[in-house]
Amino acid sequence: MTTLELHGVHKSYGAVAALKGIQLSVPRGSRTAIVGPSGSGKTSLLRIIAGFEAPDAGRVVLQGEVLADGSAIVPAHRRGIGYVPQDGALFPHLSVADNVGFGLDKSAPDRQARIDELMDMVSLDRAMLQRRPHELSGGQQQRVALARALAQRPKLMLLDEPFSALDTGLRASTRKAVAQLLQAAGITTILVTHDQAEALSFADQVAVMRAGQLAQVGAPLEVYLRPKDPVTASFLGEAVVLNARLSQGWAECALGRLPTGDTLRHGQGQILLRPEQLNVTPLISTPPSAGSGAVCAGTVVESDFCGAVCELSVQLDEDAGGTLVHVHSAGLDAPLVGARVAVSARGTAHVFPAS
Ligand SMILES: Nc1ncnc2c1ncn2[C@@H]1O[C@H](COP(=O)(O)OP(=O)(O)OP(=O)(O)O)[C@@H](O)[C@H]1O
Repeated sequence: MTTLELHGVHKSYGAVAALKGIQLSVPRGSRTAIVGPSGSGKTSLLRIIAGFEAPDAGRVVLQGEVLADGSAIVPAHRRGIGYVPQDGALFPHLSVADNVGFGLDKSAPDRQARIDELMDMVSLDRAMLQRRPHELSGGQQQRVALARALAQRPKLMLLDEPFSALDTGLRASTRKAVAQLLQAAGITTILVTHDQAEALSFADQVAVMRAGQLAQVGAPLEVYLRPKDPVTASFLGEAVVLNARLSQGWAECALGRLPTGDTLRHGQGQILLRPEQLNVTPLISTPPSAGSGAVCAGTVVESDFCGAVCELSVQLDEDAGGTLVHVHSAGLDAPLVGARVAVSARGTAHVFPAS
């Protein structure tokens, strides 16, 4: 069942068309990530869903209730939508307890019990209730902001880059914890982020935005492994895009012959491999023999050591087309720049739809 539906949402700021006919369904209880580069329209869309702005045209429907139909809108405070901004926007002069309980009835007999329950939900120690926001870590502040938004028992939760101010480790653990608690509470959530790894890890539906339009919407694995075009592929992670001759479910490309699983396409096309599908091994003397499958020889021209992983650029030999491919190798025993290597591919190549 769908919680939120967007139909043909348009928004312009003067001459800038920020949103151009957005169409999106967000299933009840799901987590959707809207991901896209800076300026692609993510925040504009979130603000229209929240009710902070009206669309120029299009409809926003939440659980069957029309919240916006062009410029006729239900005000933000009557939408039943929770909103957690980038910086948490806690009230600095209020205690954690008063921040969490901000929207709760001050005279309600169960107010304290509800605040305690919300603290438990976001895994914050109740001993923190009398602290001020500046006495908390960034991750703890974001949890308080989430608890404050949860206090309203929202039909929909909007998260606007809520983890971006946190450092890498805290960011990953906070993201995981927030995803788990929202899932456990069954709260439909939309996360806006420009971080593709965050979108893929957090969501069960990823909507890729580009220049005011949704380029692709699908499950994380679907958009990552089967993107609609090379631009979307590159936005979601490193992409190895190769020209190929397609025939009967196979692709002949610079790396050799690879299965595609697409028996319908024939002739020239473009295929996608992710760097983790490629493997490099030292090439001691003889080049890989013909008939050894998707293997060919090349030279490492660039090496970027990132710890566990080493990102290599390998120039394939001229007889393999001279293409430059990116490969992820284990950081421990990665070949050095100048090393001769055999590059092999595993798994299925994705064939981009003909444009
Ligand atoms: N209030 C405004 N007035 C004029 N132009 C605006 C306004 N808000 C957004 N825009 C423009 O609309 C486009 C989309 O902006 P938006 O903030 O929605 O993008 P975004 O994807 O959220 O970007 P970022 O990741 O940098 O926050 C941009 O070209 C931006 O300059």
